[in-house]
Amino acid sequence: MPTLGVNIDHIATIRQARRTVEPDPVAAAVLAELAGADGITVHLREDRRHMQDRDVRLLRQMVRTHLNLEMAATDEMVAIALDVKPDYVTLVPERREEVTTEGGLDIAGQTDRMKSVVNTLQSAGIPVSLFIDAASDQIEASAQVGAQFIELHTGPYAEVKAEADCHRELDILAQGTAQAIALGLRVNAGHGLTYWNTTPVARIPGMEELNIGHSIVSRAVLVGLERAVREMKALI
Ligand SMILES: CC(=O)[C@@H](O)[C@H](O)COP(=O)(O)O
Ligand SMILES: NCC(=O)COP(=O)(O)O
Repeated sequence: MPTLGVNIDHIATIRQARRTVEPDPVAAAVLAELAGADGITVHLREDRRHMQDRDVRLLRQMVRTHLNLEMAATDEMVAIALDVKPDYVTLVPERREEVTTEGGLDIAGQTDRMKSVVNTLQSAGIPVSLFIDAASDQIEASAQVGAQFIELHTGPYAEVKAEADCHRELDILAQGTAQAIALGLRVNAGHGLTYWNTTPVARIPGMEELNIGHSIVSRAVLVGLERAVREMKALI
């Protein structure tokens, strides 16, 4: 049974809508952990549209489970990660114009750069997860560059509606997980998971952690964060 990483980015989205001080994502992290979150995930974007550097530094002091810092593979973000020392880093693709993450990171097309960033972070004691599509070449490349984890992008699964398409995308995730484990990689998954589509992904053998954010925060706005986290934990 996988653990649950609660992504609290969109608590900060509400705060940034007014450029004010509430809701504080740090307080949200405490409540999420009290409700059973196994980890806290935050995405420090280059454009700081939601999480701020202050949030990440305070979360490093406050989080009692584990802190997963999602970031682009830029020199700026690597320097921040080396300073903050999250429990692990997830390297994700980023485009300022995007509404949200649109796909997996291309590892196969930039193995030298990825090997260098992975080595820099893991040499500092920070395990690296690579947010990738469940494509065989990307999984192979992730092992090649020395990452300890991959996080399979569940967006293609989350976006389809027809049952046959859901089964197809789920099979792709299951096959990717099996391939990754055979290569010695540990496997997480995330993006677009909701209260209606998460359970089948949680049942994939070998799945370690699901990172879920937007759906939990959306429910939290209506029923409260502790209940939203407990209900997602119960589904997993
Ligand atoms: C990589 C991923 O799917 C998410 O964790 C990421 O945080 C999405 O970006 P936003 O949180 O800015 O939507
Ligand atoms: N890496 C996925 C994540 O952290 C949360 O993505 P989402 O649930 O907000 O789509």
